[in-house]
Amino acid sequence: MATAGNNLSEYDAENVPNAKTFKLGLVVSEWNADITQNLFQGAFDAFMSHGAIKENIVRWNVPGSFELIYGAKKMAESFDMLDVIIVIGSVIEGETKHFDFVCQGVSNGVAQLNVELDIPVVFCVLTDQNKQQSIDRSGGKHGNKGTEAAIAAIKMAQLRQDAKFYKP
Ligand SMILES: Nc1c(NC[C@H](O)[C@H](O)[C@H](O)CO)[nH]c(=O)[nH]c1=O
Ligand SMILES: CC(=O)[C@@H](O)COP(=O)(O)O
Repeated sequence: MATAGNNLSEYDAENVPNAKTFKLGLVVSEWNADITQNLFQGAFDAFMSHGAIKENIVRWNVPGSFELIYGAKKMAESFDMLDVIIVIGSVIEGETKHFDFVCQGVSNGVAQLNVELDIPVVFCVLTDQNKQQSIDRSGGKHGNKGTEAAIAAIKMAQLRQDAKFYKP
């Protein structure tokens, strides 16, 4: 089902673990910074509303969405104790096929990080046909994908922690 008709900021708060023990990483693209900052704020606010501690949240910026892959890889290598990383980007279609390659590249790269790394990497990259679609999904009429990503991140951090019960 498309985002339209659903609100990215709506979720069952009772079904979200407490994030107070989690170390949370965010890698944020500087391309379309107005959009990515709104996505970051949505994620940050969601983390805080579910008990996260500000000192346990680390943010790195990268030039563009394609650099999210390397940024997340290096963040995971640089902090032993991170429980999850969210990559945040906004890719907006232009005149050429570059959009296709950036979107596919980032998607494939982040998927590969989820295979290679011991921590989950949550995909919060808008891939829009125009700026209005981006505005609508970063705090506009369709909610904020950053909020959605933060809830996913908390749940995946909890899943990772639970999995250690079975195999430390
Ligand atoms: N056009 C957009 C880009 N393009 C830049 C690439 O992400 C990358 O930084 C460059 O190819 C150098 O490696 N990035 C976005 O995040 N959003 C865009 O709309
Ligand atoms: C996603 C992009 O790289 C794109 O915005 C670049 O625009 P263009 O295809 O017109 O060069």
